[in-house]
Amino acid sequence: MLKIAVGQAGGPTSVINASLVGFVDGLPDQTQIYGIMNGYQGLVENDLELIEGSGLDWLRSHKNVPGACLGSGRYPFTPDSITKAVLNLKERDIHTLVFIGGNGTMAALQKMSEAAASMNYELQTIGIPKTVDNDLSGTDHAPGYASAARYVSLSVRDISKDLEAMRNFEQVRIIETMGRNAGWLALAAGLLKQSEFEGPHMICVPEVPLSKERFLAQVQDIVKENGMATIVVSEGVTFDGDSQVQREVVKGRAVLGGISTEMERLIRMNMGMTVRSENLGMNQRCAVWAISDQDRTEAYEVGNEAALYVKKGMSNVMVSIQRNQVIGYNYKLKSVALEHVANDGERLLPQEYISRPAEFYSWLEQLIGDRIMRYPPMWRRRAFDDLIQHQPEFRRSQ
Ligand SMILES: Nc1ncnc2c1ncn2[C@@H]1O[C@H](COP(=O)(O)OP(=O)(O)O)[C@@H](O)[C@H]1O
Ligand SMILES: O=P(O)(O)OC[C@H]1O[C@](O)(COP(=O)(O)O)[C@@H](O)[C@@H]1O
Repeated sequence: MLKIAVGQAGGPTSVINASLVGFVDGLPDQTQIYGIMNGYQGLVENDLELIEGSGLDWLRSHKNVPGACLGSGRYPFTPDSITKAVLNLKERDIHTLVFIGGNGTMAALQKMSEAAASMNYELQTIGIPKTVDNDLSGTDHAPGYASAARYVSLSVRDISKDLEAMRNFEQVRIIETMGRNAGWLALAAGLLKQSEFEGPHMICVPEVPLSKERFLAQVQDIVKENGMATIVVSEGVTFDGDSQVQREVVKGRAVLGGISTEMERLIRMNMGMTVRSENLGMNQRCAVWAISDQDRTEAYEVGNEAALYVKKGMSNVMVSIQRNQVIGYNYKLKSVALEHVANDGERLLPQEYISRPAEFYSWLEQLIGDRIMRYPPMWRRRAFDDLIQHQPEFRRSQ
């Protein structure tokens, strides 16, 4: 009988459970499914649960629920603990290991594969992609990103609208997004912007170096032009090559956060404007109301595809989403070698998206899901006329 162990690792996304359900749905009926509790920690501590009968109903009921229903988390996965993890699988005679995760998870899976080979233990390893940061190599995008991007773009649009109303009281708002070392999420903040006048007026991503002088000068210009500035900053941004601003280090991992507060302080000290910073926070990766239906569909599909790989006996691979370059949105699922994904490391924003954001937004809008109603522009005769002239669909959406 086929026995498999499946786990979830790293920060959750709002659709990671859909991938788990897609995977389980694709397995042959008689498969014994062991759920690994709390990511790689469960594998090391032999905390695996046989999920069968009503347990399967329980698991399937999480298809539309955020978080990671098996437990996820972060855990120092050292060479000794990797050996222990292989031995635990051996004890249960489990020869198939599947993890849903991002680049750290895939690196760990690759190490499991190498350790098993060196111990002469036959182990099939398959990765299912997930990350809100979209920094996973080997795939056009990873499930979880589009929903987080939807949340970011909707939230920033609303905060900008609020600032439009309050600009005789405060002038600058700084909004911090997740993303670690990559700017994919921060750049998504501009997706729904319809005119130059609207926010976000400036988006700072880690891929582009930033000096304090340049930052202050740009803020000054934006406020002069618009009477307000909505600034979006990715948590990984630094000034002048400083180290990243972090809250703390937990289990050897830096928890980033606070660059927006530093920017707020800088503006207050140097410009005498009213400024406030806000962090978009955990809702970016778990707000169920912001899930992109396209994202959830793809999350389920990549899980289902992984089950197909199990049946085909494929190993050391991750499911990848490959976009076809045709009009409209078209993609197929393919396998990529885990080794390549692990070796390629973090996937940062490509230069062409940084210099031509419009290209990035046409890439992103295919993923963002259900139609988003456009807002009317602020009362500015010229801005309204421009909008009607350049975006006739605005009139149709009313
Ligand atoms: N280089 C690595 N070597 C071994 N294990 C790793 C490595 N990177 C990550 N892991 C394991 O994978 C887990 C998930 O990785 P993490 O970076 O937190 O999330 P993600 O998979 O989303 O990138 C970690 O908590 C750790 O247990
Ligand atoms: O504040 P924390 O604990 O670092 O969690 C937020 C981070 O987790 C993430 O969701 C990614 O986590 P992983 O790298 O573990 O997948 C990032 O978007 C964000 O940087």
